[in-house]
Amino acid sequence: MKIGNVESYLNDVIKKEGAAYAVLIDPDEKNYAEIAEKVKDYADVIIIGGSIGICNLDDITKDIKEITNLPTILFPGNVDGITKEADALFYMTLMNSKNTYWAITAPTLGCIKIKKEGIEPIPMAYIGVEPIQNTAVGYVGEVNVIPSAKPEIAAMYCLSASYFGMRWAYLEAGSGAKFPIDNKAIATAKHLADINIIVGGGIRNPETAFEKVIYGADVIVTGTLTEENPEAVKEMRNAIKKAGLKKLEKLNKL
Ligand SMILES: CC(C)=CCC/C(C)=C/CC/C(C)=C/CC/C(C)=C/COP(=O)(O)OP(=O)(O)O
Ligand SMILES: O=P(O)(O)OC[C@@H](O)CO
Ligand SMILES: [Mg+2]
Repeated sequence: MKIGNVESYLNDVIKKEGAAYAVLIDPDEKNYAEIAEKVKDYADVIIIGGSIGICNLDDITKDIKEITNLPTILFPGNVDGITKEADALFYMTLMNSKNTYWAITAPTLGCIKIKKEGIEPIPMAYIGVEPIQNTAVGYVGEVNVIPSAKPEIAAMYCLSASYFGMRWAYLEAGSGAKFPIDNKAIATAKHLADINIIVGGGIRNPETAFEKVIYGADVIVTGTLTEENPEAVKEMRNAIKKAGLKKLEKLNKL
C-alpha cells in the first residue's frame, strides 16, 4: 500500500529531526480546544482518540484542525472512532489482544468507511506492554500483557509486524500508566525490526521522553501530561528534538 501525505510528512520529520512529537487529544476531554491551542506550536502532529465513548467526533476533529493547523491522525478505540474530518488514521491491529475482535474484526469493520471517506490509513501494529493491564485500553482491548521484564517479546511483535508489511509499531504502556515502556524493549525492537516505533503511555517529563528517543523511539506520544498541563509541551518538544539530533549525529558517525 502506497505511503500517503501524513505518513510521508512524519517520515520527513523523523529523517530530519531524529524523532517526532505527537500529542494525543481525547475527544471526550471537555477542554480539548484549550489543549489544542496550547500545543499547536510544539507538536508535530495531533492524534485523536479514546478507549471509552466518543462524542461529536466530527465537530471536535474539525475544531482541532482549525485551531492547530497540524495534521490529524485518528487513533480509534473502536469502529466509531472514524471521521472524514481527519487527515489520516492509524489502521491498527491490537496484535496481542486475547480477542480477535480487537486484533482483526474491528479494523475490518471500519475499512470501507475509511476508504469511502478518503482518510489516509497508516498501517500500525498496536502492542500492549505492562502496566497496560491497569489502564482503560488494557481492560477494553483484553490485552495479553507483555511483561516489562521480557523486552524481547515486545521486540518480536515489532519484527512480526514488519514481516506483515506494517510500517509502524506502537509500544503502549497505556494512558496514565504508572511507568512507561522499558528502554530495553525499545532498543531491542529497533535493533531487530525495520519499522518506525511509536512509544506512549506514562511519559510525564522531558527526561523520560529524551531517554526513550535515545533508545530508539521515532515518535513520542503524550496524552495525560498535555491534558493536565498543556504548558509542558514546550519542554517536551525541546527534549524530544535534542535527543533526536543526538541520535542522528550518532548514526551519521557510523
Ligand atoms: C482501525 C479501526 C477502525 C479500529 C481499531 C480498533 C482497535 C484495534 C482498538 C484497540 C483497542 C483500544 C481500546 C484502543 C484505544 C486506544 C486509545 C485511543 C487510547 C487512548 O487512551 P485512553 O485509553 O482513552 O485513555 P484515558 O483512559 O486516559 O482516557
Ligand atoms: O496519557 P499518556 O500516559 O501520556 O499515554 C498516551 C498514549 O500512549 C495513550 O494511548
Ligand atoms: Mg481517553
